[in-house]
Amino acid sequence: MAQYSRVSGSVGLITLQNPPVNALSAAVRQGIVDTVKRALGDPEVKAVVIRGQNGVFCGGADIKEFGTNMSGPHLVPMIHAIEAANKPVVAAIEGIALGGGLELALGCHYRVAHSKARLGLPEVTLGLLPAAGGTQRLPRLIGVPAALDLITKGRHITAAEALQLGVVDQVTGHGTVDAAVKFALSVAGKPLDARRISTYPCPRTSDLDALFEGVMQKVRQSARGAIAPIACVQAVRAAATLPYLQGMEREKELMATLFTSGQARALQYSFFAQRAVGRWSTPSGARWDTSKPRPVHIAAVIGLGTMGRGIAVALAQAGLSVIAVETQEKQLMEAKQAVSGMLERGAKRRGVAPALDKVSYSHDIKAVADADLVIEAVFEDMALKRTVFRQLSAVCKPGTVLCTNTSGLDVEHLASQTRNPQLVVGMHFFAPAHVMKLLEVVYGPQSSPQAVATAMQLGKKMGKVSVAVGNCRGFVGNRMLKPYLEQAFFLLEEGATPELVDRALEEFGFPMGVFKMSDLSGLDVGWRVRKADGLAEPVGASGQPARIRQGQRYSPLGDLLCEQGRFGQKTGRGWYQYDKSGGQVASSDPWLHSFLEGYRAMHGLVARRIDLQEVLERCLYALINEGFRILEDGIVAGPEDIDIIYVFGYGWPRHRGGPMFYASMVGLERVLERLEHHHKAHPDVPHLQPCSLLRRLVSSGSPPVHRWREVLKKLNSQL
Ligand SMILES: C[C@H](O)[C@H](C)C(=O)SCCNC(=O)CCNC(=O)[C@H](O)C(C)(C)COP(=O)([O-])OP(=O)([O-])OC[C@H]1O[C@@H](n2cnc3c(N)ncnc32)[C@H](O)[C@@H]1OP(=O)([O-])[O-]
Repeated sequence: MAQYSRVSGSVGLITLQNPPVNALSAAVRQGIVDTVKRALGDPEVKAVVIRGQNGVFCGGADIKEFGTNMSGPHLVPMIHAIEAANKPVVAAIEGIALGGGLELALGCHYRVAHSKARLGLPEVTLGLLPAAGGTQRLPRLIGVPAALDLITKGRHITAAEALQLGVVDQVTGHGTVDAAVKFALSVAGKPLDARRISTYPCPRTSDLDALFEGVMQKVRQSARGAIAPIACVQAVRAAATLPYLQGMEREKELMATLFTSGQARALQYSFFAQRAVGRWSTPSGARWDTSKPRPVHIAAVIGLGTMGRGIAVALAQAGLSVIAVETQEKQLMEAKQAVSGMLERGAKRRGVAPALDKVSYSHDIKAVADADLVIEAVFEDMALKRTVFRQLSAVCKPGTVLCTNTSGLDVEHLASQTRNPQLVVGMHFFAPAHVMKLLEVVYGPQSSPQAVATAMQLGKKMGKVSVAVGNCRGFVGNRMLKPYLEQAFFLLEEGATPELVDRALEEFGFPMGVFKMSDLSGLDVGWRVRKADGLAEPVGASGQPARIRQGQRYSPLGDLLCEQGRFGQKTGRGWYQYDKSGGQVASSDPWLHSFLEGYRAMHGLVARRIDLQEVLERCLYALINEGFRILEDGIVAGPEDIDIIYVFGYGWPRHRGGPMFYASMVGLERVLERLEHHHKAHPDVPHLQPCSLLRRLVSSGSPPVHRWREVLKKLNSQL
């Protein structure tokens, strides 16, 4: 809806009403058409102001309407009518003006923004492009390079940057609507032709072709298969080369290629999935809206290695007082420097003062006695972590929430080392912890609703996308990564090369293939975990054949490389070779290829031709199958939790939605059939044996992914 009133005698005030973000639903669009007509027809009215209810201008088109039969007036003619008006129309921008919301404002003759407002055309993040004139008006207003930057990246800009770019005409610190009304009165009766952006010529840019070629090349590289960024460049090119109306036709054409695309559905699913994981719940009944978090003012970090330092920085940047503890004096000094450096660089990037005084350092664990929450981030060793939790349980005040940053060890076992196991949860950050958005909050059967709520709330305060997951080996992300890695190793045994496997995964959209990623994170990290699991024994030591461990097929390839000190980038050699230790540019290593041939010969394996499709099916379907086991075990509440973890923590291409969404797009029947095919070929690999939940979903007609939560509830209630 849109409400109409007259203020200051001669200003028609139109208020968009569709909380929480006044999205341009059919009803709002109709309201705008009606109220604009009324204002223009009201002889008393000399000027018009458009604003949004509740201090929010407009969050754009109503995403919830996409995929439905959209009705009501179209945005383009609605905005044209405003631009063509014979009375000045001023947009009063408070809170946000995004997507169609900014396009509406660009149709107005003037824009007044609050200093805290954020503006942008983020359609590309939804697999779309600004299709209400944004790709044609913005370049005409601010020039092609600036418009390309905003539209292809979809980034939000501050009011200050919007003023500097010329997107808005005035910025005010308060009373935005009053300022807009005053502005409207000041321009009433003045000629408007020079304020109709669509009539502007697109500012000339020297060597347009070179500019667009350069941008298209960069965009193709960073898009990694996403189609919307490409279409955005093509649409802006139309603005730079075609008259406005032809450019609008081009914009419409390109939007039509995107609107019903699988990628747009995946990105819009991801948008709502990110909000769904915020409405968390646990099998024990804890919930986002009923479980009250404890206030956390003072947080502490135990262990200042790479992860501990990043966590301390993220806590300080979120405004908390932080006590950083490291028992090793030398490590403590180095950590102090590193943390200060990260805080200063972060503050410089954000244009704020560094929160150096927020962090205090100590080598004595007693220093955390008054902390409200403590995060243990010591070396990934259970014995060491047990000791730390016993110490924390002894020194911390009652009610302190104790968290572990373990990436997969048993949280419940650590809880049992303390006086109050109900106050123990996992907070699994991802490296670098002050950059990566994902946080797995791990609850055990004893974790209290308050402890889970406190960790989830803190994650939100740190700007993290927090996902509540149940305690199990490897939690969600790493548990699914195991079969994915395992298949990659098996494919090498059967004839593939690291280059082929990585190419398949990078063409799928991952920023890095599994073997390049392994070289980056260090082969020794996985080796240590396999050793801890009793898997990486020297060949023959277990008395079992080299390629069988714990009764299952096992590939010792990674262990064999580690035994030769090939840990990846850090040693200049891994699955690839690098120009030096710490080098980052991977190149094929002839040694590795002859090593693989030797290995196959030694184990009587005959290399066969493996194509990219098989690599994808084996690696991704094994990962997805484990996802179904996680859903079946009730470790997460729904597929959205898994998909958000993989998009924000493991580089799963966002335009593919996530592993579970991807499975629904491929078709559960197809995934089941292919898993059965590969399991038949590899009966000694249990991870390829289709999960019974997958079978049950297929037999109940393969419901769409957004219905799995309710189907799961029903299936579990039948158990
Ligand atoms: C033609 C035209 O060219 C094209 C085609 C378009 O215009 S395409 C559309 C372009 N617009 C966008 O991309 C903006 C998308 N929104 C956001 O980026 C953020 O929401 C936000 C605005 C910065 C607020 O963030 P927040 O953190 O304060 O709250 P929230 O939890 O995110 O949001 C609060 C609630 O509002 C819902 N919501 C937000 N934006 C919405 C939208 N555009 N449509 C429908 N619902 C929306 C959201 O799902 C949540 O609902 P629920 O979960 O409570 O039920």
